[in-house]
Amino acid sequence: MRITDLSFRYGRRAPWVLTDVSFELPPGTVAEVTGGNGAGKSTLLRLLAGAVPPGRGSITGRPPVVGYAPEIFPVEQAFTARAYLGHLAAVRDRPAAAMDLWAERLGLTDLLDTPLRDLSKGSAHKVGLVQALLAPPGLLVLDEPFSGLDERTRAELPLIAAEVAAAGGIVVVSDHQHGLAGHPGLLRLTVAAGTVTVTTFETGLVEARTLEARTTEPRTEAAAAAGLGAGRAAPAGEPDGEPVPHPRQAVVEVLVDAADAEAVVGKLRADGYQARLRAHTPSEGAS
Ligand SMILES: Nc1ncnc2c1ncn2[C@@H]1O[C@H](COP(=O)(O)OP(=O)(O)OP(=O)(O)O)[C@@H](O)[C@H]1O
Repeated sequence: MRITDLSFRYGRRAPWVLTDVSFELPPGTVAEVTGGNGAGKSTLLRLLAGAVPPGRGSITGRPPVVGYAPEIFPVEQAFTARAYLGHLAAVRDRPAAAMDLWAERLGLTDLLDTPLRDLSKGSAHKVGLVQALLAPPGLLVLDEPFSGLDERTRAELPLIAAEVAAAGGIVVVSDHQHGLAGHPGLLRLTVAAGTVTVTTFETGLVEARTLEARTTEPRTEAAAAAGLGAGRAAPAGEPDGEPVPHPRQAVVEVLVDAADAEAVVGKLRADGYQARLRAHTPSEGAS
């Protein structure tokens, strides 16, 4: 996807928010958009998602399926979450099961029958995320998705971003909290004074070396398809205890803060993965 000489303002007499911005987002990119309040992050995201047309310049190569979750989900609608998401699933030619799977993954299942206007801010935000993910997106644009989310759901977002990217999609997330900071190869788009500066991070805290077991479908489906579901017998270990993966399994190495290690292992196990803590030397982190 290519952004060329893009300029935008909200009215003919309004000040320019972006001026002559050019950059590329190759397939598989995960990008975080940062910048001060009012810098133009949400505006850039609306433009990338196609929610507003460019004033000048062009955006080409946008993938056909775009999932976009604006910063504020409009709750003033006379539907339950289930009716709203079910309708969108039908419009996008997706089965209702897609809604159920994403609702489960984002911790929304128990609230699906709640009217939208009665949802808390964080839960309404989750409805916005589920609708963006209903159809596997070639471009996923999330405006401040970490804001107001509970810890469990926050932990899912970097995984979802990595899965969309591993399937060849582009992920663009505005985020004051650097929630995707660990993603290897992360692009940072810094918006300031009408320009966008692009920085690439070659490695991050989380090194996902093998992601072929992932798809853009929720983990439960992906894990089942890859034979990684809960209850699958662990392969026999070698004498030193190193697990031997089944041919349809893959090993994903995840490097995390030491303080989070046990919690991450516990979470992976709770999700049905075989996970273990292993000794780590600092030099490994640079690989
Ligand atoms: N719908 C709109 N109509 C007119 N001006 C707007 C509109 N939306 C945003 N703006 C203006 O465009 C500029 C950029 O706003 P934008 O919301 O993109 O910034 P932001 O970086 O996302 O800010 P924040 O971090 O506070 O969410 C601001 O000056 C804002 O007042």
